[in-house]
Amino acid sequence: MSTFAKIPATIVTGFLGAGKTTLIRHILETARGRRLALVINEFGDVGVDGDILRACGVENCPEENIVELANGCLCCTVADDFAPAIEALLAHPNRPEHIIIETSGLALPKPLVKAFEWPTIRPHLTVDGVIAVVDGPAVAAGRFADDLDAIAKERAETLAIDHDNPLEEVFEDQLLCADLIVLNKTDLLSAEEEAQVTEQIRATAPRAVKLLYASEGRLDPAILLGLGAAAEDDLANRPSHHDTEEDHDHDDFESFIVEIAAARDPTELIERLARVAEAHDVLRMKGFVEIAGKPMRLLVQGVGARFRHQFDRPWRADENRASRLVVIGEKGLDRAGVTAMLTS
Ligand SMILES: Nc1nc2c(ncn2[C@@H]2O[C@H](COP(=O)(O)OP(=O)(O)OP(=O)(O)O)[C@@H](O)[C@H]2O)c(=O)[nH]1
Repeated sequence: MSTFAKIPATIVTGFLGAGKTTLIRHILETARGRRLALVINEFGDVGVDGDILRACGVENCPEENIVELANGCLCCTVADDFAPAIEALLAHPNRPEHIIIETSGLALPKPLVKAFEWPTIRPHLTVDGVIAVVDGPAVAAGRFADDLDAIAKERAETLAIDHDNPLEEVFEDQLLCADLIVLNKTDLLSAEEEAQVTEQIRATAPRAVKLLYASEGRLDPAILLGLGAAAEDDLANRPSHHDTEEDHDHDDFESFIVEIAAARDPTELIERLARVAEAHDVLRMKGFVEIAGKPMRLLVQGVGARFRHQFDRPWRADENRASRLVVIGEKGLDRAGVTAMLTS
């Protein structure tokens, strides 16, 4: 079968909280007329991203076309999770015209591109493009590079870079695999910071990959979809730290779920969560919380200590109003300490 007969799939990668779900939501809301399907992979399962995207209620991406795979890492579970999910989407009477795959923020995307060589997938699907969403303020704050000069020097000497900081490794892998890079959250960057982040991206992604700037992932789907990269045929140009690792189990990071009591007030809750994130260097915290006396559930999202919240929908009558937060951090995160602060 020729590439043209294949269904294009766009892989959206990017570090925890960079804005992948926000960008995909924008595509859903603006790519009218194109039948879409979504495959979402989360690290630390509370199904927040799936819920946000389902809540869009977009006609050309009905609920049955939104598949959540909660098994940590898509690329490691191709046979068990990813391939069957894709096969099920392909078996729909109304096949999707384009599939969007959101990787977990900790995924190294190349192994997922490799999954497109899987015998039940390859004849039907092609990787239209890998889009790497970059969290502008996080890069500007130096989250992904402890020592830029040392990295540049090491890169000049050898292709394989040994990072002390696992965040750098994930960030670098995502850029090295990209066909398009979106520098997101420009609303939070000064002109100088934007220039500095651009320089760091350019230094990290040596291929001539197009870089776009965005706020809230607001880019025209006509630019994001239809890149025609056939990335699965171009794996050699996408070096990955995964290439040199026997195993790949994200053991540099950990996540857990904390159930908290209903909160009295959103502002007080968010201040408390931000204090916890700050005190324990939490990378990402998100979930739905009950606010006493309110019929709506509160969606809370933290990237580092920066939080956003909104009432997203009423609790359903048959729903357990548990307030559950997924907490993600680097290995060694003080679970007991975080839990104690969240539940006290
Ligand atoms: N200020 C600002 N906030 C943004 C922007 N894009 C996304 N956010 C917020 O950043 C947080 C994370 O955004 P998501 O779209 O959930 O990020 P993600 O990459 O899907 O996160 P994970 O799936 O957890 O890795 C949310 O609170 C968003 O509202 C932006 O351009 N500017």
